Amino acid sequence: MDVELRGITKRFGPVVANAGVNLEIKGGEVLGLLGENGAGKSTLMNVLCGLYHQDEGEILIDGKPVKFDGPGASIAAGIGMVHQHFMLVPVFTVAENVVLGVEPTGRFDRLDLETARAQVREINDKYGLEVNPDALIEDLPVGIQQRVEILKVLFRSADVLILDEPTAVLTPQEVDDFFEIVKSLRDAGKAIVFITHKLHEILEISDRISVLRAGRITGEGDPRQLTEEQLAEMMVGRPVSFTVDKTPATPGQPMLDIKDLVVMRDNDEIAVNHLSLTVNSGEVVGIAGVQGNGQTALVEAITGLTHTSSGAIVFDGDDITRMSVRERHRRGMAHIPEDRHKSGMIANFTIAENMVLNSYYDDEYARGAAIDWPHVSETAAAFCVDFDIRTPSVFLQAGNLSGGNQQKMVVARELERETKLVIAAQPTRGLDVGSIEYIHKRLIGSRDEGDGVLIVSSELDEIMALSDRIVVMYKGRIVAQFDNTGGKADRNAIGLAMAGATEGAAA
Ligand SMILES: Nc1ncnc2c1ncn2[C@@H]1O[C@H](COP(=O)(O)OP(=O)(O)OP(=O)(O)O)[C@@H](O)[C@H]1O
Repeated sequence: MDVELRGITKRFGPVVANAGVNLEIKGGEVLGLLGENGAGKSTLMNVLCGLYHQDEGEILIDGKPVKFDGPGASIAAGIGMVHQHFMLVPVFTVAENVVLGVEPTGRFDRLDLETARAQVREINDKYGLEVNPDALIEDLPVGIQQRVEILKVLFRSADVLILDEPTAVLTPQEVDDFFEIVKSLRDAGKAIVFITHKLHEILEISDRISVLRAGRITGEGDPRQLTEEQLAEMMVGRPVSFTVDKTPATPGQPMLDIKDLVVMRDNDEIAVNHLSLTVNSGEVVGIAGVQGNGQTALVEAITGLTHTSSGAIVFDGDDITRMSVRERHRRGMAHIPEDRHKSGMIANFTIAENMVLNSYYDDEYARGAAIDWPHVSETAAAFCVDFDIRTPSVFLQAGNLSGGNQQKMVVARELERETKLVIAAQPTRGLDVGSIEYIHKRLIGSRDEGDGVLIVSSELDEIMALSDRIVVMYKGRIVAQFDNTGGKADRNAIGLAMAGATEGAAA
């Protein structure tokens, strides 16, 4: 099936998210769709999925104009979207999730489920998905849950699959497996739209690339003839540096001192297992590790979002183990959370309100018992300029910013104040290469001003580029430690430690 978008324009008030976009999507091909944060990628795909209606332009399927009055019509026409945030019911099985929304009665019929299980097996075999139809979603790793999302759209007979930043939450091994699935879908004649900010991925998987900038298609190309540098320049309109400029660290006194920390998960499993770690002022420590090895619980314990079972957390000489989130923040701890929707922002507050979410009680923003709004909005506007947050006004709801611009808003709020310690979890997830370059500079800037910086990232490249010292976390413990002065840490050895090869020889 071929789809053509012709002259698509979509406005949100004063914002022109798509300005006369022409795009061809062809069966048997992977189209890589690139664009800086706020370029209009998600909006364009939402128009194609029937979630938004375009102000101008038309959609043609196999040469015939179609009109979608909602997502149902787009699905019926064979277009399926695999969302970045999964929409699965955790306590249901794979088969139940797959039929959900399709079965007319709203209840599961035994017959429906039997058919679904059989069809899941059939789709599994055809595309190498290998998902057990009877498994409960909550028991499945993220990579498999994503396959269930793919199963859902294939079950609804999609011929066009839109994959919106599908690799953002996957481990490198899961990405390899995922690419095999994408290739088998393409080889079976499906049309794939692949959206990502990872340039090496787009070069590897796409047959054709289109670049969106400020709502317009500004470039098209053949991945076999393009480099990452060229793609980056096509996207942001200037050359982008992929390396981080930094001088060797000059570490000072301990800023964060974690002693024999134990954190339990809700299910009584141990998440952080007698872990000790020091981050000094003036240095960046990176935690490498496959996601799910206790990094999230560790960050939540440091920032006060979860309880600790035993051990101590010392921040700038004071024991903060039992202190509130707010008190830690007040003392100069910045936190860039891995899940901004859970603990970083309030979507239906304005951008200005979000910018002072944790500091509204500070003297700087208070006028007696009231908040000094003119000052808050001026400050927020300045943050938007510094971090290149694309919005016509700081009084818009933060949830209407593009995903990448929401992330920049959270990073700006955390870094644009007096800090002593920065805890950054997946700080550049969903950001374009230009924004990553800037945020890396700012994190190194915090270090050079004497902050201790702790980075947790599933991107080993990011850990290698930023850290002066790297520790590897595996099954809740630190299993290896590397000096990375001048980027000299042994990448292979880190990879092995991440896979648990050094378990038993904990550092
Ligand atoms: N519901 C909405 N209301 C108002 N403005 C919106 C809405 N959705 C998107 N926008 C605006 O449209 C523009 C394009 O946003 P879009 O989410 O399509 O960008 P994107 O290319 O997907 O970005 P990212 O890479 O950050 O996800 C942005 O300026 C955004 O703020």
